[in-house]
Amino acid sequence: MSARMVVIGGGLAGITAALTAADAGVEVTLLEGRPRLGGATFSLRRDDMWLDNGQHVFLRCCTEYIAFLERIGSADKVHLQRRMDVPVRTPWGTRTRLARSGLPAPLHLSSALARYPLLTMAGRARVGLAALALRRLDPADPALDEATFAAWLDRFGVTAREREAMWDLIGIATLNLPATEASLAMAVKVFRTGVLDHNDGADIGWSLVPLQELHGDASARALAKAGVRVRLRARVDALDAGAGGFAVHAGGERIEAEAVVLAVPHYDAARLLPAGALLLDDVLADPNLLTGLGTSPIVNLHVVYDRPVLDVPLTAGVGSPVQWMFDRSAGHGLAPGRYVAVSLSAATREIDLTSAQLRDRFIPELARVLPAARQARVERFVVTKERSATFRPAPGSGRLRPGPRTAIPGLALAGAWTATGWPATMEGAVRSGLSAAREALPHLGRTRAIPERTTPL
Ligand SMILES: Cc1cc2nc3c(=O)[nH]c(=O)nc-3n(C[C@H](O)[C@H](O)[C@H](O)COP(=O)(O)OP(=O)(O)OC[C@H]3O[C@@H](n4cnc5c(N)ncnc54)[C@H](O)[C@@H]3O)c2cc1C
Repeated sequence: MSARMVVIGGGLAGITAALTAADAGVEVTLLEGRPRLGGATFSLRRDDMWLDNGQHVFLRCCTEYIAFLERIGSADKVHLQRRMDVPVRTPWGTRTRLARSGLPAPLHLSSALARYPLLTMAGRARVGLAALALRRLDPADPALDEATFAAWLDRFGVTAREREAMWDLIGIATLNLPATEASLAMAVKVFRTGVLDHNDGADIGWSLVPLQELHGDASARALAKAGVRVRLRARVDALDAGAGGFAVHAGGERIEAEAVVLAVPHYDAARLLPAGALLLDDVLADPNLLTGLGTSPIVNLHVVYDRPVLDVPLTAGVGSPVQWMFDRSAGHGLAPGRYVAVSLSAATREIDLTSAQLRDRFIPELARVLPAARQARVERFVVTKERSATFRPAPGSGRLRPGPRTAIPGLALAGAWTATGWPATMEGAVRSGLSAAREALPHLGRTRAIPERTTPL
């Protein structure tokens, strides 16, 4: 029996599925519409600098993503904090940090909470009580996908200020929605798995090299070594399923295979999925329903100053529209602290502003949270926008996330938007690729189990 698989989409989900299938002895062709691999994680060249489209951080709980980095030979190109340590700045001059101790969870955050000056004593008690209650919620409970996270926090009397100073600080960056809009189920997943269940889950990791080098280029080498045929600029126009297998049409070419992993964003999957393929909750569904997952934007500002303005690798802003700032000076021949990348998640207010408008709005804001920036001259200001950065993990989104299985044997779905249990993250993407491979490989007679790394929850 031939064992050919086509993987459509060269993001982390598709790359993972392709590598896993190739490791199982399958003949794999990966088709990617763009001229590069890496999907939503990439870098652009502006004059003499590589700029990442978005600051991609991960947490120690992202076990499959970390294993993926090892698989593609990039594990030595990231830094992972020994212990979670988040410096926090405000426009009114507060410099504080949220750092964990070595105590077991949830005590690992007790001293950070007790000393956190952005909450009153009563506020700390409310946040603490909500955190303890959150640990008892099951993110897989469908009832939690009916409410917003903010509505649930309201039950504990958590104020809007406390929400911003504590929950949104982490929640907006990981969910790409504020607590007022995010599904409680997704928030429970993030806060339990990342922050509350294990003392080391939220240790933060980031790339030391441009994302293209970390993922796209390294994956190209790993895929070639594994024998995967990679076709770039190969945009798939149609996918036909017949009795004998699949025909994938890309730019006038027809490629046949016995199995297909469709690893494209949900709005592309809605167009490409053959009729009668999509299963939602094991029931046949119209692929157009997937567009109901919506999209949420992320904007990044790349600001190069004439002198150092940031004295830590990353910091979060509270009480400011500046959410997270990263020192990206390394590798650009710049002194530390000169190139600040500002990440704005859930950026609905910013996505349609021009570069000049964003500059007028954010340079003064940066000067308020980074005092050293007040005297500094801006040498370069570049904006990168991702309008459809992630799906919107709003209430009801859980119902619209299919698993890897489709109604057509041999056709599997992958992508950070599928039912991974995670929000749209690199971890979710890698997990979805593994699940899709697990689904499709038995169809090709490959029944060896693909090990599942134990993760909290
Ligand atoms: C700015 C930004 C910041 C982010 N920050 C973080 C972060 O800090 N931490 C984190 O964990 N995650 C972050 N994410 C989310 C993370 O990048 C994504 O969840 C993940 O990379 C998605 O991977 P994927 O493989 O599921 O999809 P994608 O990366 O979107 O890959 C899908 C691929 O399919 C291709 N494709 C689409 N249609 C076709 C077609 N018809 N034919 C062929 N190819 C096609 C696309 O070109 C694309 O390459 C961020 C995302 C963005 C955009």
